[in-house]
Amino acid sequence: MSIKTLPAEQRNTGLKPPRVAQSRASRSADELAASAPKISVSSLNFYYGSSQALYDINLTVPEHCVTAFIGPSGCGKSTFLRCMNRMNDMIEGTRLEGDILLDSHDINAARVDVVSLRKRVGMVFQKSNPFPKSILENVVYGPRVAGERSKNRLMEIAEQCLERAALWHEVKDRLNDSALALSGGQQQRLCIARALATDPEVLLMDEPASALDPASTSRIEDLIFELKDRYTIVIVTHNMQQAARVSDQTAFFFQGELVEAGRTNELFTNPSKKQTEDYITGRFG
Ligand SMILES: Nc1ncnc2c1ncn2[C@@H]1O[C@H](COP(=O)(O)OP(=O)(O)OP(=O)(O)O)[C@@H](O)[C@H]1O
Repeated sequence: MSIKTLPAEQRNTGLKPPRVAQSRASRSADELAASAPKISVSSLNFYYGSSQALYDINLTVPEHCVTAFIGPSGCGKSTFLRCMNRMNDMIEGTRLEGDILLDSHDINAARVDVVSLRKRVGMVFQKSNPFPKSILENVVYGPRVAGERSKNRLMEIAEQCLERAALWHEVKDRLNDSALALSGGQQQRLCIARALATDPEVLLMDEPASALDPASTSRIEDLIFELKDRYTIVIVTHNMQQAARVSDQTAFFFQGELVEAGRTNELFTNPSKKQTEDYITGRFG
């Protein structure tokens, strides 16, 4: 039997997985197992025209946990993330098979109002994208569009969401300044505050810190950790150390397939599939 055909736990490849610096308490195995399934995906196939991007994906996203998607470029992480609030509906020629349940309800059912779905399942993108408006107007944009007119209520929402996004103390004296005058890290936290203002249950984050310097990245990671008590978070990241630091569950994708998902600490220290081990030990990707 060659070393390649041995089960992962019996292989001694000489390569070490990255050190998993889970500095703060991630959810324990028992907590993870006891968490209610917030999103359940089964037999999901996804196509851009005739090109299939996702193959038979099955995954449960536990409530009030952070789930990280890792894998090499082009493996389908962002596509899958966008399936969770139907952002792919905006791309012409896409097609989906299978089920995505949010709290046991099919998000792709004909009766589902996509605007309401995206309020419940908010999104933060790789590149911060504040509107060319004031800081305040950025945060209260969602509630305003939804019909909230009370200035007091809008101020209350702004303060609460900026607090939760760990930005309030930096901007409270200049709420009417342009959002575009903020630093990159502050703009990203503003976009998180804006996403929180619609009172979502799930927050999807597509490489939220990849354009930021180490200090701003660290603030976003702290924030993700704090937010999980209130929200269910799914994050796409290229950075395995980041996945290890912030997530409770990690899912590894390769060429459109979900190779393996499990508790982060276990996936990084004792992956059950060779492809996962090769990826986390830096053999490819
Ligand atoms: N709008 C699109 N139209 C057609 N094909 C697309 C589109 N977006 C993504 N794809 C294809 O789907 C596959 C998965 O892409 P996706 O962006 O989901 O991967 P990813 O793992 O998020 O990559 P990265 O880490 O580089 O962001 C790739 O082959 C990509 O070329």
